[in-house]
Amino acid sequence: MEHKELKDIRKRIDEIDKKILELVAERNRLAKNVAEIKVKNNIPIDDKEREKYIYERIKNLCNHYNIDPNFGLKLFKLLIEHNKELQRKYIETLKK
Ligand SMILES: C=C(O[C@@H]1C=C(C(=O)O)C=C[C@H]1O)C(=O)O
Repeated sequence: MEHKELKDIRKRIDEIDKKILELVAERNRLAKNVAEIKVKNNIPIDDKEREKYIYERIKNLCNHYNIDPNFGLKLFKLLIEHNKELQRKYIETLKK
């Protein structure tokens, strides 16, 4: 039996999921730009100070939006580690 209300909520969730991935894709695309600057200027991929700033900011934003900070930190650790992997892979392509 179709649940109209549930169907409508799921439609909204689907729309949000798409927007999240659009933003993740944009964040990932910027990894290439960052990698190019780092290669040109001999800057390491890993920037722990920058990551520390991001994690602190995410904790504050999670509190503002009533999101479990532990979840937020896990999410951004995934994003950051993936971003660095994208940078490493991109830099490898430059060496070929
Ligand atoms: C994108 C950068 O490179 C790395 C990835 C980061 C990220 O995904 O936000 C942050 C710091 C760096 O470890 C950067 O230096 O800004």
